[in-house]
Amino acid sequence: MAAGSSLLNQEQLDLLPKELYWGSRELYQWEGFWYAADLLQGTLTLQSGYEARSDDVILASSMKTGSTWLKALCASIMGSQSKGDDSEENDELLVKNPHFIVKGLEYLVGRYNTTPDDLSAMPSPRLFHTHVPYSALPDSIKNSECKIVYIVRNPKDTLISSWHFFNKVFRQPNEEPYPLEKAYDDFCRGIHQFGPFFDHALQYWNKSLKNPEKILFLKYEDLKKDPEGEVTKLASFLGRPFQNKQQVEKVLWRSSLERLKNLEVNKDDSQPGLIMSSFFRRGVVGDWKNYLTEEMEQGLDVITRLKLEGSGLHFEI
Ligand SMILES: Nc1ncnc2c1ncn2[C@@H]1O[C@H](COP(=O)(O)OS(=O)(=O)O)[C@@H](OP(=O)(O)O)[C@H]1O
Repeated sequence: MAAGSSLLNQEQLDLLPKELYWGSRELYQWEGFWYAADLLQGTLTLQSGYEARSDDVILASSMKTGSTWLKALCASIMGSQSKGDDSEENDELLVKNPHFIVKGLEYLVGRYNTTPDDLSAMPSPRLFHTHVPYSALPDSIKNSECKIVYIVRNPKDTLISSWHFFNKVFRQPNEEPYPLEKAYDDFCRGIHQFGPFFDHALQYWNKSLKNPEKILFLKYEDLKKDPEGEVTKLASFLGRPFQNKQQVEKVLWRSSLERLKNLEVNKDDSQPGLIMSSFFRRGVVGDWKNYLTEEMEQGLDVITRLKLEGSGLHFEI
């Protein structure tokens, strides 16, 4: 790496292990995880330039595990609700897709030309998201008092959700979907953006066990099963406990899939490269049963068991 620079030049990039994802997208392996080149550059720039503040909140997740939902919930809890005015006109979710309210750090820096100085100029409290694995987070995030909320989802639904998502964003409507067998194979080998999925989840899981005050570890399935309980826990963790049951219900309704997917702002697919509706699909636990063969189900169950053995992390479905 060039002295004084966090960026890799093409020659250095070419020395990294490389794989094609979805048949055409280049991913590079850096310290055990797979990245698109620009997002790897963004990650490295953040490592040297991001200055965490103790009141930052960082949402973290693998892809397709409930990030949009978590963004909506936290934006709602930290936005209008905690400012004491939760009237409809103060609900940002009405006018912005959750991904535009809570932006991805590595996307801002690696893809959209935001500099660490721009991030430093943002007012507190800052709410960001990242798909970056724990090991690749900037030290300032790890060492400061800022909070991290991680969301995970069972691997089989994560795979199926990714398959639908990337068929929509990487393929033309008239194109055949990417073969599910190949997507399954990529997922099992850990070759997907920010993968391997299990290593990603385990890093945050282990850190959350060591430091539960800093990292709250949530599961998509628990949020579905007990939304009030999980969201109450989330609000307290963020230092913005609910005052009454109405607040819990309002945050849940405002962030709900049924509401968000029907808002005009989330149906607008007119901007090139931005398919707003692709973030909202069915949100059903166990949807994988409609797609995976018995062989795939068993194969992924074996990998899950082997990877998570002894960790205390488990998925019920
Ligand atoms: N508000 C809300 N409530 C519950 N579930 C929701 C919500 N918003 C999105 N979803 C479902 O989450 C899946 C998308 O995952 P992510 O949001 O992590 O995608 S991304 O990584 O940000 O692209 C995807 O799951 P599937 O429907 O199973 O594909 C979305 O439908």
